[in-house]
Amino acid sequence: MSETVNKETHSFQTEVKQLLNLMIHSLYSNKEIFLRELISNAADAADKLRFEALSHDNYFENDSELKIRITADKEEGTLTIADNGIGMSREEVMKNLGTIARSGTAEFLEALSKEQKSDSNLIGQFGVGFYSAFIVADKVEVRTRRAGEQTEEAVSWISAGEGEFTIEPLDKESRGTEIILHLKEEEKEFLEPWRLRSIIGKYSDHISLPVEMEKVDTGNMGQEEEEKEEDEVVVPEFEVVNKATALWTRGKSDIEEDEYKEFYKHISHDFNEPLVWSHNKVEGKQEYTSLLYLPKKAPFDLWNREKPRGVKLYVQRVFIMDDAEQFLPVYLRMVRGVLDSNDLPLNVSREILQDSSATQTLRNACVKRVLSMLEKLAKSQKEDYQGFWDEFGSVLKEGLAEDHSNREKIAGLMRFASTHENTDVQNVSLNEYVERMKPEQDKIYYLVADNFATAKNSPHLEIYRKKGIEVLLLSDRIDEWAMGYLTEFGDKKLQAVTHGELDLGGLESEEDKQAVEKATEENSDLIEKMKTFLGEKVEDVKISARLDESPACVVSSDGGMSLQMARMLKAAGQPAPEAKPVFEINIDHQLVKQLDADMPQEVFEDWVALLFDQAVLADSGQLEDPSAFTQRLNRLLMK
Ligand SMILES: Nc1ncnc2c1ncn2[C@@H]1O[C@H](COP(=O)(O)OP(=O)(O)OP(=O)(O)O)[C@@H](O)[C@H]1O
Repeated sequence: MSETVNKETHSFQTEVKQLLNLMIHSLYSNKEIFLRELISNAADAADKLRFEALSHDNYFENDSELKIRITADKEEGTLTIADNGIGMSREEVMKNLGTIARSGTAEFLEALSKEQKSDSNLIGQFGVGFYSAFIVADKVEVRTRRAGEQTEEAVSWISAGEGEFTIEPLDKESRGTEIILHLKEEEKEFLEPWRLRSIIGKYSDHISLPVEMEKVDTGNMGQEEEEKEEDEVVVPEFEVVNKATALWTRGKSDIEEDEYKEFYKHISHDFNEPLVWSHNKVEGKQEYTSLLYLPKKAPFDLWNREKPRGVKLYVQRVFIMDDAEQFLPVYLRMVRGVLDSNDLPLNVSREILQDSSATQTLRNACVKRVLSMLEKLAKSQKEDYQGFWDEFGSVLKEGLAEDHSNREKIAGLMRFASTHENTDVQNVSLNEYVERMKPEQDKIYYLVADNFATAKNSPHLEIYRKKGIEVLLLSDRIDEWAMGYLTEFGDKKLQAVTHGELDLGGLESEEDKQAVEKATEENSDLIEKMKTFLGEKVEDVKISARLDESPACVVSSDGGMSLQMARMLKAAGQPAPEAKPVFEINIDHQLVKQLDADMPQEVFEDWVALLFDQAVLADSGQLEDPSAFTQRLNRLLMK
């Protein structure tokens, strides 16, 4: 036989090399998952064929009973997983079995190989998929022919998993894909029928596709061997070894917890177990089944907004598409699951989905399910809910802006750090806060800062601490923006303590008010002089009612932009109006008391500028001109 002219050798993409390297050298436990991954791919291939055959009559080629066959050859030491699904063209083989499509993978792998080398759960986060074959095999052959292509257009792909693969044309009668694993010497247990059957039972009962294995006729084993040697043609008999019904079509009471968990792993490509799920069959005006899961752990690329999200969509049991994002808003992008609708047309496309009213109804229903699943969890499994909040809280908060019809529900699901415990643990709900409110208190108070320490030590909290009023402390990146959308909860208004006039509602005493008014009158010269000096930097200078220990603070004027928001916008390259705060001084503070309208102008200015910069610093941790600040400070220290 002459060398095939069309045989080509290629290198794996760098990330694939890294992944293979990690997998081969660090996945010691749970090696059997390779079979789950390969069966899972074969099932997806069958789904894709059924879908494409809707518009291509010839794709079934008189072979419409889709199935997976698993055969073990002890003499050759090979395990073959064969399907008659969609198959792959040469181009698809090149693309699918040589690269990793997900962006961010390179960085992730790098971080992984440095630190948590042996944490197989982390490796699993992005679904090792096909490459898991190399956990047990030292050579993998893929023989595949795409539906609709000629027998001689089939492709053979071979690799030992060490950086390279070869690809060449092949003549293949049957449609679909055969994966032939040449098992490593120490992995030969995966040739044992009982072992294979137990793995399939564990991982693949929920797959709608039948998985077949050769019938074992324990009594005649020896005889069969003899017959083979005599060159007689023995046609092996196959039998189905999994349940082979799509999980979501079964009744809830017939499904074991473990089956739900395995199904989650199948559709999400997450190695971790799900946190909770909700399985619902709805009949009536709209008919659909939904099975929605919440994960335990955030994927490494949770913040990648381009990452595919959404549910697997089926129409009347026929797979239509992965990642149908029309059924869930962006802030619920952590949800995974299946939606099987009886009302959408089989030829539905992403474009049709976009404008269909059925989509909107289904979307509302899915959102409602997810939110009530979370409410239930928050109520009955507090610890689990806390885990969810820690992983996904800042994503859920996006919903305040994105989904105003569910804002109240989302607000109820939020958890905050607060002055009640004074730790950065976010575990206080708005309901809990309201329950603890003082009888005369009518507002929910909160403070947003760049980080928890700045929030906790803010001078704005002094009056609230003194009066024993709880304040929620927020310091996530999106808080300033998200809280802008949350103005009330139930019948209570939310109030940022750094914004506007101090407003303690019923907690304010007449005496306090009068004291401030009196002090303002008495110090009008001083206030005027400060205003003149600070000029454009401030909107106003006032005697403060909110300070106890600090000499001064800055307050964002009501409706005006906070210093933080202005900074965030600038950092994002957006035009931001100059944020002009109100400068409030504590007239009882020693440093303010010593200020005197008659002191030499330069000294007065140094003091006022210093107090102002201090206040800005405590508010947002940054100054426009830090060196002017230090020079001034040094000048005053020298005196
Ligand atoms: N048996 C198969 N038949 C047809 N195509 C397949 C088969 N196995 C794999 N593929 C193709 O190769 C691609 C890569 O497979 P791989 O398992 O690595 O990733 P995936 O299935 O997309 O996701 P995951 O990495 O989470 O498993 C698949 O998306 C599919 O297009």
